[in-house]
Amino acid sequence: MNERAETSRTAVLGGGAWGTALALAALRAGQSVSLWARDADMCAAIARGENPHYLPGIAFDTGIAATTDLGAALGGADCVLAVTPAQSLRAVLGEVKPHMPAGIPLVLCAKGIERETGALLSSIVAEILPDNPVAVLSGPSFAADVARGLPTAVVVAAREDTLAMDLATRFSAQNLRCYASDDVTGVELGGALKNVFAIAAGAVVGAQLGASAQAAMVTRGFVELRRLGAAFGARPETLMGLSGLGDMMLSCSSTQSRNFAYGAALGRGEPLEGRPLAEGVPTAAIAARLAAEHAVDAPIISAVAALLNGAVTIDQAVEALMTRPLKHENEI
Ligand SMILES: NC(=O)c1ccc[n+]([C@@H]2O[C@H](COP(=O)([O-])OP(=O)(O)OC[C@H]3O[C@@H](n4cnc5c(N)ncnc54)[C@H](O)[C@@H]3O)[C@@H](O)[C@H]2O)c1
Ligand SMILES: O=P(O)(O)OC[C@H](O)CO
Repeated sequence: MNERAETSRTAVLGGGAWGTALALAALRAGQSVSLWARDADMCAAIARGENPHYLPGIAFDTGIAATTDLGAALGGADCVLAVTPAQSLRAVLGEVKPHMPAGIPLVLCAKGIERETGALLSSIVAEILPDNPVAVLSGPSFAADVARGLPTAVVVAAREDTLAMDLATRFSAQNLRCYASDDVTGVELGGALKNVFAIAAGAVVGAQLGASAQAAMVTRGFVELRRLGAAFGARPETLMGLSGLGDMMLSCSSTQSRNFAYGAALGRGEPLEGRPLAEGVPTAAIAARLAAEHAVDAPIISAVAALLNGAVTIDQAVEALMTRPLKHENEI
């Protein structure tokens, strides 16, 4: 437990895998925790120490005040974590707005870019909740690992460095080490785009293209992250950190990643309906469009978008990637 957190109350929006895991992390860091979810049965399960749908087989501490009443969940909170999927953020913040006092920080924990508009999630918060400071929490962290209390490190970014450090202090506990950053754009882009490359890595593995292809693809994907990051003003060193390289290492190499698993199913030619959330699917399409609009060369992102919308087969995507004009490796 950290000293600063003792009297604080955190509200978590979202009762899925990551919302539940972060609620537990906040509890372990000594905070009082409320959680809002839409499903009453899920709230009851979380309150008694389980989330069988999203975190099967994991029993955890009771003490999370889970409720379907948004006003009750937000009442008295001095920090709010937004942990619903990226594509639902705008709708959720619309519901949150009447209950959200000015000045309370909203910490984005979803990883994605809004499909319809191309908006980064922090700009959606600025639009809907202009009186609330925004922060972003991201990095290599599977919900099941965090819920089990296994150690990892993440980064919390806010434009005001003191807020970033306050939040990093607030959520750090024995097995969750939070670093602070003032590069909000870099941290959110790293988290959003790693999901697209995880789908690509999964597809490479699913199609049995070999470990060499997987490593080459992830490395060149990282170049695309740096290029798009530069176009958006992200700092390169942020992308070398936990929310860029760190999360790519995790998500592009583990079947535990839902995005990797989605890509692997795609690579094996399996049906894709009804799979768990894979944020990289909507994000690939909009990231390909944003890259084109910013004249950023992003052939892997474009290949993932084309694969997902059925415009190309894996064989065609690989051939297109392998026959591009040769160039110097360090060209950005
Ligand atoms: N699971 C992880 O390991 C992990 C880790 C880091 C970040 N994330 C990110 O966190 C976000 C959420 O992921 P998750 O793993 O919790 O997903 P999940 O599928 O486990 O749960 C999503 C939850 O959001 C709810 N939800 C969906 N739309 C909603 C809406 N409009 N209003 C209210 N609730 C809504 C669902 O009912 C569900 O309870 C994603 O952006 C994901 O990339 C997940
Ligand atoms: O299961 P994924 O692919 O959504 O990844 C979960 C986390 O983002 C890993 O850091």
